[in-house]
Amino acid sequence: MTVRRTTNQGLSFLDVTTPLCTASLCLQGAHLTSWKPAGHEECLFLSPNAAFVPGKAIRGGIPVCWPWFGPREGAPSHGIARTSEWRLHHQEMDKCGNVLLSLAFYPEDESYPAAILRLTLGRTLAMRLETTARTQPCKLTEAFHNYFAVGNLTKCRVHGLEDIPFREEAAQPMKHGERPLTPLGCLDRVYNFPSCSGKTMLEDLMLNRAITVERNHASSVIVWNPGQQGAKNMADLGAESWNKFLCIETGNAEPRSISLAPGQTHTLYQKISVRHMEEACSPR
Ligand SMILES: O=P(O)(O)OC[C@H]1O[C@@H](O)[C@H](O)[C@@H](O)[C@@H]1O
Repeated sequence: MTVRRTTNQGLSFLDVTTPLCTASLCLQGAHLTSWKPAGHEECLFLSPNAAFVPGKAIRGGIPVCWPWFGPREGAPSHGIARTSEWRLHHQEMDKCGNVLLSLAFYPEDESYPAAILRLTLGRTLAMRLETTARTQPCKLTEAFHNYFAVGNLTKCRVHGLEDIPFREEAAQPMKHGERPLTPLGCLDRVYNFPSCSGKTMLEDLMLNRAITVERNHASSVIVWNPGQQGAKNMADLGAESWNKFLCIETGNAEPRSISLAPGQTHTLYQKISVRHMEEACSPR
């Protein structure tokens, strides 16, 4: 069911193999680097230039951005969780054959909140991130930073973002197809939804598949690709990879931060499913 392996550089992984899926998870960051449901190609993009070294975030898969999303002066981008070791505290197989994993991260500095991540790995992938404030109140921003593998970025459409206001973070925003969003290159958009639950669907005309992301307790969807020049400037990515992925992230980003009093818990949730295009139907 799960096999533990440690790389020469000292990172520990759990490899999952069941009739329903294969998957790999790095204990640094509780970072899923692969999920391939039976009958489908790999769903997650992993950069061929990703660094697998302790203390460095892995480029690709599903990094957990926590307890903040985005840059912060004098502190790591996207929080401390993705470069910290998590503890596997439970694993089992449910009666449907899904592997259930739960991992915990209690930062030594107790002014930070604590996190528990529960994953259900099967034909679908569900992730539940529970944050509990400890000694201090907490202003939480967070995201499941999903890197989805695509045939070609420019042959993809994203449904479920129509009419939703967004903030463009890209320095030089370019024109994309809209309604549905058809990215043509660099984009970095933070969509602010009026409600905290919903669905987004990534239609991939080249791979002939649709990936649906359902979310709950999440008011932000972040859509990111650095474009060719941006990818070239990132040592762990590279120009040739720019159109091989699209990040569609589930979270709560500014201005949708979550305020927690000590002892209070917030749960971020997403469920990812994939279908061959003929079976897919629009989320709306
Ligand atoms: O290089 P990092 O820290 O993994 O971040 C990658 C990207 O992550 C996205 O979520 C952000 O919206 C982008 O602004 C950022 O560039």
